[in-house]
Amino acid sequence: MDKATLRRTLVQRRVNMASRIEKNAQLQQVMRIWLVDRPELIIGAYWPIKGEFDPLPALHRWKEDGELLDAPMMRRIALPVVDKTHKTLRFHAWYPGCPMEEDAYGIPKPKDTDILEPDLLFIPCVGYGAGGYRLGYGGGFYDRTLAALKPRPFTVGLGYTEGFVEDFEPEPHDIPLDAILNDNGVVWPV
Ligand SMILES: Nc1nc2c(c(=O)[nH]1)N(C=O)[C@@H](CNc1ccc(C(=O)N[C@@H](CCC(=O)O)C(=O)O)cc1)CN2
Ligand SMILES: Nc1ncnc2c1ncn2[C@@H]1O[C@H](COP(=O)(O)OP(=O)(O)OP(=O)(O)O)[C@@H](O)[C@H]1O
Repeated sequence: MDKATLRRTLVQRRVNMASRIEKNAQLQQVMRIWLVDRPELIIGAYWPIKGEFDPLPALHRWKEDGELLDAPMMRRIALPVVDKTHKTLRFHAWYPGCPMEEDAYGIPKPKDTDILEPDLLFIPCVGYGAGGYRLGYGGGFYDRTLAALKPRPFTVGLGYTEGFVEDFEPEPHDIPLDAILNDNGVVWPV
């Protein structure tokens, strides 16, 4: 199957997936547990499209939990904004109810909020395979952004069980993710 066909098949499978409510509840739980001992303070995520898992409820709770710690931490959430010239992503602060406007591909972006440098990124996966490799929509935005970011943030792919591709073959520019979580738990590193 070529890459374009694989993308279409995986998105269609995700949109039509059964038991979405249960899978969302499971993956939210997996995220919350995974985040408990993470030291990072600024997490970049995404506004879900095309049946992607919504990471924002779990992240908002992570942010609130930070204020309740013995040594309270100021945690922040950021969303990607497309830089059309460089075809990279920049991250802008987001909070629930934050004013939004339309970005490229019709995806909402935070309106006029601070630019942040996330130290951890949750990255949506159309598909993923062994070794932490990820398939996106084909824009190469994350690959290009990560290739330019120094220091590189810790990268965590999010997907459903349905997104696993048995025989996924990475390309030379693909940078493997540091971890992948799905509705079954931590699936990378194994
Ligand atoms: N929720 C979410 N936000 C994100 C991403 C993502 O993967 N998911 N991105 C990750 O990079 C960036 C945006 N990249 C995207 C690239 C292509 C398409 C897309 O829908 N492409 C069409 C075909 C291209 C077109 O319309 O010109 C498609 O796949 O049908 C969407 C987002 C930043 N924000
Ligand atoms: N580091 C990079 N520098 C320049 N171009 C890159 C880089 N990484 C990827 N690209 C280009 O981006 C295009 C899309 O890459 P790829 O098919 O891996 O996208 P994707 O990871 O599925 O999409 P996305 O990251 O947007 O979700 C490729 O044609 C590739 O040449």
